Amino acid sequence: MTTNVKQMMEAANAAVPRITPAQAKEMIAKGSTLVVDVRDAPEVEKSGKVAGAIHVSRGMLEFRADPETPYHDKNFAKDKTVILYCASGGRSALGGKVLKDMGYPNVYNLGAFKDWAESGEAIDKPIEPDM
Ligand SMILES: O=S(=O)([O-])[S-]
Repeated sequence: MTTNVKQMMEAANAAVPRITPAQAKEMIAKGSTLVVDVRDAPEVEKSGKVAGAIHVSRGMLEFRADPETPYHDKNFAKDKTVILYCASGGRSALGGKVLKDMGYPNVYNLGAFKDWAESGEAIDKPIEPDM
């Protein structure tokens, strides 16, 4: 069975709740939250990222999230609330669905970085060039 982007986005959006910057801020304040910027490095370097977020490009997400791979990032833990965002909410939806499929129970899509920035929320800037 094949699929396409529209179907993948529908499945992702059904599995990963969309949250507003205000809701994300509330979750972050509660603690035990991991915020992940899944954009590519040049995008992050240009705009900065959500304060305290880690940057994991969409292409590396599965590898960083899985403790069985040599690329695992210790920030990823299944007991944390994970909030992803990107430029418009597409990659963060698809990435969030993958995390859910990998057994992360609490995953949310913050959507577009621009919405966070325009809400006047805290930003880390500049960004170290990484993956
Ligand atoms: O993946 S995207 O929504 O940032 S184009």
